[in-house]
Amino acid sequence: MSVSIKKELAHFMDGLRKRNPHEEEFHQSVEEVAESVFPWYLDHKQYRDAQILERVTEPDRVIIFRVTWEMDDGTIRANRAWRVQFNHSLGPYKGGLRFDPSVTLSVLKFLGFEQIFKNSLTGLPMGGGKGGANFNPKGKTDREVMRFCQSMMTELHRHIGEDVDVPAGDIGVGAREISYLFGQYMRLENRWSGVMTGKGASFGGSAIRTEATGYGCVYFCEHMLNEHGEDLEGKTVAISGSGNVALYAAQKAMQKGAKVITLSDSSGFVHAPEGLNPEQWEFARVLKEQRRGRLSEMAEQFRDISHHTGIRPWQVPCQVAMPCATQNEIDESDADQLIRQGVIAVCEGANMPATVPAVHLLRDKKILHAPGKASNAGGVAVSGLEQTQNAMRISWSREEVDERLQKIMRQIHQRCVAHGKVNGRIDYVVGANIGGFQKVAEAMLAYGVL
Ligand SMILES: NC(=O)C1=CN([C@@H]2O[C@H](COP(=O)(O)OP(=O)(O)OC[C@H]3O[C@@H](n4cnc5c(N)ncnc54)[C@H](O)[C@@H]3O)[C@@H](O)[C@H]2O)C=CC1
Ligand SMILES: O=C(O)CCC(=O)C(=O)O
Repeated sequence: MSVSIKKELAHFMDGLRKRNPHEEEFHQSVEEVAESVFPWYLDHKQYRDAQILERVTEPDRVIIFRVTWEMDDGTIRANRAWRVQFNHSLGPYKGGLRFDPSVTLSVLKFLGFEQIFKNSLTGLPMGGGKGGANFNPKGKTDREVMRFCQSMMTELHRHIGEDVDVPAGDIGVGAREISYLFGQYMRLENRWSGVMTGKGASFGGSAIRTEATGYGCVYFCEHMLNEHGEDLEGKTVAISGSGNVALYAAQKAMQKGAKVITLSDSSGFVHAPEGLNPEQWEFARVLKEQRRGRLSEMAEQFRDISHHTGIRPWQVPCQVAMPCATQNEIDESDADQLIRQGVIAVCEGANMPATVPAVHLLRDKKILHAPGKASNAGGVAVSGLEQTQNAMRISWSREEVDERLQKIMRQIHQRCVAHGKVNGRIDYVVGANIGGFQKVAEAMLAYGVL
């Protein structure tokens, strides 16, 4: 990047930081996109004259509201909730809801911003949004979670709709929460509509939505490896997380013949040096999806699995790393350790799991690096297919949805390759950012000054 482009980029980022103080995660996500697209953006006078980058980094609107609810013992609690409707140039706002004590406006703005370009990459008509609350579902009873969800939807329902904004799940929001939220929407609006995705199969949910993000991540990883003369079969894969994305990434990687050697949760990681077997994977699934327990139980149950408290899995040598837990879970020293231990590919299941210095190090050392907005787009893609099925009042089979998911992941990979050629190699971060940004910019330009 030339000195003058670097100066303009620094000027743009300074302005963004001043307009959005104390929003570090949001700054980080914008910086990653801006440093990829800036040279291209400055080359396209029509976008620059229309101030597309300045406009796309400002959400259309942010809704902030209080959620008051009652615990089983009668204690009254109040949480804060948000819906960030970031950009609907390509379709209704679309993106998950996150329930976690760490949720802030900054976190939801970074997620909503990423979602714009991810959704664009899927090729489906979806804009970008995200929402959530600083509510911790861990340790709450089903009834407490139900009352929280009902109270949250009592406000949220005014702002969403199948052609307006279609929420789904994310961290802390799975099948149980979606069902409570969707039920309350129906009660308030007195009509059934595909206003949320990730619904149960018996009430409008799509086949494969549960598995889609993890499966899609593995499909993308396979394309990326194949493009570089490698294959997933026989590779050692370290996965972080043990939630929705991690579990199904692990399952698909195992089906493809890879050796999945780690899973993690917020208390530490489990190490299976010989690779998880299907019985151990099923134990992890029931433990996390149904019993909501701790991964350390796996080490108590299986002799060939060890548990390591309070540390991330990146110290274990692996050929492929799949961060599938949360943002900034790979910092520069983790990336350095992964590289020194022979990693050839990092494929992101989580959103923005690598810090900016870690991303730069992976790029400088020419490690294949699939950014989440490309490699984890399978989840929202199947959500888009759920919307289509709901609108058509039909439901496709598992095979049909999986086939469409595979096709979408192949096309996203092709788009990254087409836009990511830098100095004789494919930079997937650049490819995903330009590939996603271009369509949004074209639409915004076409709409005139809005
Ligand atoms: N669910 C979906 O369809 C999609 C999710 N994502 C992203 O994937 C990531 C995981 O989401 P889900 O699997 O849906 O959530 P989940 O709630 O099912 O699982 C989250 C996992 O991350 C772990 N985790 C959370 N915070 C952590 C921390 N601070 N340190 C270590 N581990 C931590 C949890 O223990 C759990 O295993 C998030 O970044 C999310 O934004 C991305 C695309 C779609
Ligand atoms: O399925 C969806 O609408 C949202 C998925 C999501 O939150 C994400 O892609 O990060």
